[in-house]
Amino acid sequence: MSSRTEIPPGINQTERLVFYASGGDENEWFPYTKIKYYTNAFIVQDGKILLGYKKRGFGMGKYNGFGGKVEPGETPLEAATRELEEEAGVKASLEHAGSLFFLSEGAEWAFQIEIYRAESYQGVVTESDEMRPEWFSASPQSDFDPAELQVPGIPFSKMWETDEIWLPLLIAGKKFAGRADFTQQGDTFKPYKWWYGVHSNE
Ligand SMILES: COc1nc(N)nc2c1ncn2[C@H]1C[C@H](O)[C@@H](COP(=O)(O)OP(=O)(O)OP(=O)(O)O)O1
Repeated sequence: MSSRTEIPPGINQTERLVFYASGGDENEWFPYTKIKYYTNAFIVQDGKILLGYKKRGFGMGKYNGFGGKVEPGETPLEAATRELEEEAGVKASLEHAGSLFFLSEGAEWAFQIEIYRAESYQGVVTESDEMRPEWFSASPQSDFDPAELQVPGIPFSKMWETDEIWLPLLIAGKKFAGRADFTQQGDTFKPYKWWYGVHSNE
């Protein structure tokens, strides 16, 4: 049995990671044989964060950053920049914010997702076929004054459950890495086991 603080398989350890959070089942991580590469990008500006409501496909009905598959010949940064423009209509100079590894029980493929952030953008935020962009308060809920920002708090109940752990790190500009394994019943995913670390120079 692996310890709660031990870095799980699948996490790239090129930079030193310090344990941040873990939880779920005591049993082993799920096995996988192949990895698919994805991206996810967030705009954090003036105390607000831009999320998209997914209108179709994987994760439909949830709020998330803007992203998708890394296409052949693209770097993750190129893919993230392209997906942000396709899905939210804006260009941004993205910075790497973290790496996440997700797996569902019984799935052959694991998802490696490179996460990006930017504090400014060019263009007009525009709804696409895939995503409906909306601004939310990026302040911790305890400091949150909706009247001041005139936007709601982050809709964690309508997001992937483990986003609540790492999104505050992204907002704070702290680089992170993590893994979360899920069980799946039909279209419903439940976190089975998770681990998150922050880069030691943060
Ligand atoms: C816990 O699992 C996940 N959490 C979060 N926050 N985001 C996740 C999780 N698993 C997948 N994602 C992200 C990664 C991508 O940004 C999207 C999925 O990409 P999609 O299937 O929409 O990829 P596209 O290339 O856009 O697909 P199309 O072929 O439909 O254009 O979800």
